[in-house]
Amino acid sequence: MSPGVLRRNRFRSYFLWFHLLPHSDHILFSSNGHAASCALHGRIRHVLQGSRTATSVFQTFPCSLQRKNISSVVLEGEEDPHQSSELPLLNAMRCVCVCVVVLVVLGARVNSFRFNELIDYVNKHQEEYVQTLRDWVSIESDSSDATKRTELQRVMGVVEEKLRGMKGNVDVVDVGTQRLDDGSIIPLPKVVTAEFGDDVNKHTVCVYGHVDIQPARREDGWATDPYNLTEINGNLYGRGASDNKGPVLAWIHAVEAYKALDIELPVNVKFLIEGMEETGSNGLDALVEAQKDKFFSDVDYIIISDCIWKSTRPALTYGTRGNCYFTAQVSTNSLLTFIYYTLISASGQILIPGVADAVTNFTEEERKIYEEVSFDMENYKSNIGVDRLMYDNKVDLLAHLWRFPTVSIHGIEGAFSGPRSKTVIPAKVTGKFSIRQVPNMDPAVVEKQVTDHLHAVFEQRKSPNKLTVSMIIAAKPWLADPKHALYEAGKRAVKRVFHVGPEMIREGGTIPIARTFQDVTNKYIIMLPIGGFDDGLHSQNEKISRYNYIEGTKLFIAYLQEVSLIKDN
Ligand SMILES: CC(C)C[C@H](NC(=O)CN)C(=O)O
Repeated sequence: MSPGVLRRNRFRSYFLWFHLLPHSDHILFSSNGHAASCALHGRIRHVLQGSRTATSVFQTFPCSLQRKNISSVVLEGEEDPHQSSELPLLNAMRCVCVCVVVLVVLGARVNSFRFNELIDYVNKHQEEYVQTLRDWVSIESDSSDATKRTELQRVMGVVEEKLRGMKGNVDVVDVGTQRLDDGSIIPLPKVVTAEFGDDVNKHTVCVYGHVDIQPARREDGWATDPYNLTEINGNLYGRGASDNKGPVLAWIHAVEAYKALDIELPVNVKFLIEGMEETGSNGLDALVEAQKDKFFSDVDYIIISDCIWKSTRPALTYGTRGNCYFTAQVSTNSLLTFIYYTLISASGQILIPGVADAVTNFTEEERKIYEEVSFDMENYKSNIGVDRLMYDNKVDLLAHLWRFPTVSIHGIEGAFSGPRSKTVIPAKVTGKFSIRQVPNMDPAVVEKQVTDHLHAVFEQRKSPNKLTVSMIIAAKPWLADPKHALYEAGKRAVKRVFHVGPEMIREGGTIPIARTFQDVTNKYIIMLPIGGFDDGLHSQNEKISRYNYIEGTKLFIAYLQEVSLIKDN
């Protein structure tokens, strides 16, 4: 290799180095000879002997340097004998280039140099973070239970107060009312928005989350009081701990850490926190539509952390299924049982004509992607408390969780369900079931297929009773391009905090507003989960681990920095 080529390689490697090691406190360069040494934190010193080039130093050390929180890197060495005849002009040019690079790095990444301070701050405040989660979990903000509406309003007030305390530009948005089954009308919980920073030279992200919860009763099998956050073996048990109060708080704490340390936020951050997600985000579609040219006008990206990893490895989520939720009202229990039997076969095949027609073929390429996911079937079985699964291999199971529709029977309302035997005859019973939606399925079409099917099978019974079918939730599926810069930023942030790359996963559940965000605002969305695979969302003993909650906060801190580095298209 001629000295000229070698020199060019070195300069290219400097750029590589800056990219790989953007979070040191100082990066200093002296000469760039063949022998080079790195001084790490002034404590560890590694000297490369012989004919190693600067390039090989860069390639050897990036990860270990990052892990050791380097405060300085010094490259020094002897001059290459071949270079002694170089023209002074070339040397001067080299110096200028190095200075320019150093100045650019120091200037553009000044915030990132304080990453370690932010991390220390989070570590020092973790007890406070757990206590705040405890306070939030203690509020029974069940959006499905109208009798709990004041609690729901209360939790929204707590969110508002927290964001105001951080000096955000906070707004409380009225999203109207809700008509209950008995015809009465109650107010929907107000949506809280907040804005931190309005620098037009920065990207703007909008963090979406919810603080309503699924119902939970101790007698349903909880080992602890669901509304008293209880720590056992590093896990914080309580309803909403993972879905979604913990992740919402982790985002708030991430922003709060920047502000407390007086570190400029690398991007403008907006929050949109709602209280009706668990019943289909009532009122939120209209808010997004009304705000698309206002609140959302300067938003570049929307971030949702309302999902979980698939294993112990961190993940980025690039798809969720939608949900069509139905009620079927009849006057006797047996009619409802009959209807339920006509929805799905024992082997999981949907029996409603046409429903699965729009589903795309499961390709070999997809199959290979699913094979890569580190999902443990045994763990999964023990988590959900079963001995056998409907699919006995990982790929088919994941495919049926992520990319095929499924029917779920949720319950029967009105039938006698109390203890002891009674032969009471109910005036009406309402069956509740839902069909998860996957790409290409259209809820309007599904609504017709389900309604037609139910009326046709009901007709066969020649019953004098009446059947009423209603679709009460129509949430479309959402699918992102996992190669988008937003995901690349996510991969870098995960690596920085967890020292391992994320796996790319989809979610079997539904985030009703995700598709609306995409269709109405045209903004790009990422789902960045921090919940563990075994958090037990919607189930008994829901939890988030202290590790995921605290390291998740750090992930969000890192992610804001990584998003700031995304180049405009
Ligand atoms: C439409 C459903 C009620 C939404 C619900 N989503 C979540 O719980 C996400 N936190 C679901 O059952 O998937």
